[in-house]
Parts: sequence; C-alpha cells; structure tokens
Amino acid sequence: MKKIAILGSTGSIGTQALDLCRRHPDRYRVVALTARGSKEKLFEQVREFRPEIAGLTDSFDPAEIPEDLKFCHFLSGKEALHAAAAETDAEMVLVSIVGIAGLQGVMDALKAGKQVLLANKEALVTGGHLVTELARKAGKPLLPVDSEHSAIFQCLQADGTNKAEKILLTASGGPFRTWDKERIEKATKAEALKHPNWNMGAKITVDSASMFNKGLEIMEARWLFDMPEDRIEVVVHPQSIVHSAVVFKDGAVLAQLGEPDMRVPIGYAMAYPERIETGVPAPDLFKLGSLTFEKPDEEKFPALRLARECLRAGGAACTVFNGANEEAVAAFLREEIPFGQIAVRVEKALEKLAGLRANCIEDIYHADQLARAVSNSEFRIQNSEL
Ligand SMILES: NC(=O)C1=CN([C@@H]2O[C@H](COP(=O)(O)OP(=O)(O)OC[C@H]3O[C@@H](n4cnc5c(N)ncnc54)[C@H](OP(=O)(O)O)[C@@H]3O)[C@@H](O)[C@H]2O)C=CC1
Ligand SMILES: CC(=O)[C@@H](O)[C@H](O)COP(=O)(O)O
Ligand SMILES: [Mn+2]
Repeated sequence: MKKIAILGSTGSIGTQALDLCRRHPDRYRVVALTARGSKEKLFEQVREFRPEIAGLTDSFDPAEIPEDLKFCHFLSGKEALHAAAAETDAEMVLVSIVGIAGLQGVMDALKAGKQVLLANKEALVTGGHLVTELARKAGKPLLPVDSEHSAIFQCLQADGTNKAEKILLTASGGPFRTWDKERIEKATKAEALKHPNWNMGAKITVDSASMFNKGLEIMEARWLFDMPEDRIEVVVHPQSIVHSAVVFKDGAVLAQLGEPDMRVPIGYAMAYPERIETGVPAPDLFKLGSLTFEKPDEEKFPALRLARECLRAGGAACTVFNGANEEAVAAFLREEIPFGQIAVRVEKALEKLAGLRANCIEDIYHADQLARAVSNSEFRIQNSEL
C-alpha cells in the first residue's frame, strides 16, 4: 500500500488521480488533499477518501466543516500546502496545482524526501534549476505526469543510458491550428476552451490554443531530461495519439502511443516502475487509419519562438514568460482582452524585464511579480488609450 498526498485534488488531474485511487484501493491510501476554494468538492473527496489532512489555500471558516468530517485535520492558506506536501507519512506527492502556485509544494515535498509526481509544469518552468537540484539531492527523480513528458520518460526506459539524441515533442496544434492569424487574434473564450482532443482545466486549455502550452513544455523537457532546446523539436500531430518520441543515435525512434486520456500518464507515475489498469483502452489503430505530422507555424503561434528565446537568455526569462502568460490568460478568461493580446503581453514583458536573475527562490518570485505587473499594466495602458 502506497500513501499519496494530492495537491490540487479538485482539478482535472487531481480528480483523475483520485479515480485511479478509487480503482485500486488495495494499492493507494490517500493521506492529504488540497484545493484553492472548491470547498464542497473537497468535502466530498474527504468524505470518500478519508485523508488525515485536507486544506484550502483560500481562507475559510472552520465552522463550515461538516460534522461527519471532523476526523480530518483541516488547514488553510500556505500552511495547508506545506502540511500536505511535507508533514504526512506519504511516500508520494502528486502536485496538480495550476501555475507557479505549485512551485512551493514541489520544493517542500522534495525537501521532505517525498517522491514527487509532477503535473505542475510551471514549477520546472520557473524554478527548474532549484527543483532538479533538490530532486537530485533527495535521490528522488521527478516522475513526469504531463502526457508528452511521461511519453518521453517511458521511451527513455528502453535505453540503458537514458540519453537520447533528440526529443520529438508532439503538439495537437489546438483548436486554431488551421485558422489564419487574424482570425486567431479575435478568437473567443468559448472557441479557445474547445480543445480538439483533451478535456483539461481552463488555463492549460487556453495555453494549448495559443501553443504557450508547448512553449512551457519545451522548458519542462529541458529540465526533466537535461536536454538543450535545440534538441527538442515540436511536431504537430493533430490526433494526439503519439504522445511524444525520442530519437537515439542509431537512428531508431521510440514513441509512446495511447488514447488522449490523462489516466494513463497519471497511472504510470503512480505505479512506476509497474503499470496498473487505468480503465483506458489502447487505441484502435485500424479505426484511426492514419496519423499525421506537421511542422508548427511560428508566425501564427509566437509562443514557440519566445520560449526558445527565453531558454537561450537564461536568468529569469522563463519565469517572466510564465508570469506574464498566467496574468494574460486570466484576463482573457475574464473576457477583458482579446486572444491575440496574450502573446503581445508576454513579449512586452520579456522586452521590459530582460536580464533579471533567478539565483534563488526570492529572485524567482520577484521576477514573477514584475512580469504580472507588466502584463497587467499593458492592459491598463490599452484601456486608457481606447
Ligand atoms: N488537465 C490536464 O489534462 C493536464 C494538466 N497538466 C498540468 O497540471 C496542472 C493542473 O492542471 P489542471 O488539473 O488542468 O488544472 P485545474 O484548474 O483543473 O485544477 C487546478 C487545481 O489546483 C487548485 N489550485 C488552483 N489555483 C491554486 C492556487 N493558487 N493555490 C493552490 N491551489 C490552487 C485548484 O483548486 P480549486 O478547484 O479550489 O480552484 C484545483 O484543485 C497544471 O500545471 C497543468 O499545466 C499537465 C498535463 C495535462
Ligand atoms: C494532456 C497534456 O499533456 C496537455 O499538455 C496536452 O498535451 C495539451 O495539448 P496540446 O498539444 O494541444 O498543447
Ligand atoms: Mn502536455
């Protein structure tokens, strides 16, 4: 029996991980659950999985805790995340919080010697060097949950050296793959939230539509697999069946295929090095008929170019990319800015905040705050200009 803590249990990844725990009650015991504000959903989860600790990072009135859940120790704010990440006897901590808010939980869990199952790509994007160093010191390599990175990790298992020549990072291309630039710039929230293949949380779904998700994933792969950006190629694959591939020096390419269902990569991380039944069938290749591959269009999707520039620039550039994007996506989801403004704001923030350092966690949070302020100030300037 493995004990697991789940940070971000009420989201898309968190609920799918709990689905796997439900399927395998003999293998997993849930000891901690956290959410931000989804109180009722968290209460339901506590009722079913009976963790020792549960927390909401938003503040809440303890009088609201239902009588039948008094067996569980409820916490709020930062303390909730820290306790769930580091203060239980869980062997594994799944970090499925969205955004840089997941970084502290990842670091706390690693410092406490836990095995981190990493869905939260933003932790590596912003704090990659700190997180990988902590994982190395703890002797607990990160287990990727992101579908592409899980695929790459699975392919690398086949090679004794774990060293690839090149990574082929697949991308669906999102809902706007075939649209022209002008139409993309005016896309609505409803259009951006219609991912062709995956059912995910709102932020990552918008990131897929802008291909900022792929930019973040190039950064994530750089840290997970110690691979320079010029050996990570983005391959647009609209069917999302090939979840990524790895090229070896003998010319062999290994790929991992599966239905676009996150329970497979989540289950792989939870059971590693074993495999467990996930409820997901293998793809029917005859039904699929063909799988196609295209080069990404960096004119229409500037996120890819910006991501590579950030990796080459180093310092806090990737943190600025992330923070400005998080703010712009939030503004887009509030329907305050057009879709095309997301990339414009990130590029402006990168121009204005070039050269920031990222030597320690304080530097990273400082760069993040500046990036958010610049991203939002662009919004105010444009509004006042109207
Ligand atoms: N969804 C997917 O299929 C995939 C997701 N990922 C990555 O996994 C992560 C989670 O994504 P996803 O599950 O889609 O996101 P969701 O928005 O669906 O869920 C996010 C979870 O984190 C909690 N949360 C949100 N903000 C904060 C915060 N500031 N502090 C603490 N907790 C917070 C939410 O709580 P509440 O419900 O209370 O708001 C919720 O439990 C992201 O980094 C994403 O990029 C990677 C690959 C695939
Ligand atoms: C499921 C998953 O891992 C997402 O990151 C997904 O890959 C998004 O699809 P895109 O390829 O459209 O960004
Ligand atoms: Mn992904």
